[in-house]
Amino acid sequence: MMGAGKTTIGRELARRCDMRFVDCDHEIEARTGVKIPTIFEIEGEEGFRRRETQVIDELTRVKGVVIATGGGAVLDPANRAMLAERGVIVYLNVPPQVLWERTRNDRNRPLLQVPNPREHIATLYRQRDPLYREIADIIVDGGRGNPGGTVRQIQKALETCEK
Ligand SMILES: Nc1ncnc2c1ncn2[C@@H]1O[C@H](COP(=O)(O)OP(=O)(O)O)[C@@H](O)[C@H]1O
Ligand SMILES: O=C(O)C1=C[C@@H](OP(=O)(O)O)[C@@H](O)[C@H](O)C1
Ligand SMILES: [Mg+2]
Repeated sequence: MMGAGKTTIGRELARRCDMRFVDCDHEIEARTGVKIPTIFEIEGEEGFRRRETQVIDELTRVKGVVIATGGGAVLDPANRAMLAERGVIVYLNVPPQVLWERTRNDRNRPLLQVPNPREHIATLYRQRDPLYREIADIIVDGGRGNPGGTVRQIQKALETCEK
């Protein structure tokens, strides 16, 4: 979900595992030369999702990389299939209340620029949680403690992950 810590945790996980880190949203921004809200403004969510699928398809072919997707990547069955077939998927599960606290002052997430973002996060969480669970190899609680602790939990789970 937005605000779960994918970008923060993913970067730190890659650093500790001595792997490359790529964030899908950053990759889309680098390719277009504009920020995510501008893509939503010009091309709508549909245009953004097309770019996201293209980037996921390319990045999931690379070996030895930690990828942070955007929270909505899970909505597209093709994205889910590519991620599940090509990598080990970590679901950073964070309760809606914490997601709201982490994102409430951020203007870079167009889907949360609505009159009641708190309610919208809860709705998105209900819709998406089953999809994250459907493809997750590892589920980690990312709502408590510091990022370092969460990264250690993921590393530990990866040691016994059979995929
Ligand atoms: N324990 C934590 N784990 C991860 N992120 C945290 C934590 N505590 C606070 N944050 C903050 O939450 C915000 C959202 O993190 P981010 O990595 O951008 O999430 P995402 O990429 O999943 O949307 C950042 O400002 C980050 O510093
Ligand atoms: O959940 C979503 O639909 C989105 C999440 C964002 O990424 P983060 O999950 O890194 O915030 C970004 O891809 C876009 O604003 C849409
Ligand atoms: Mg992110």
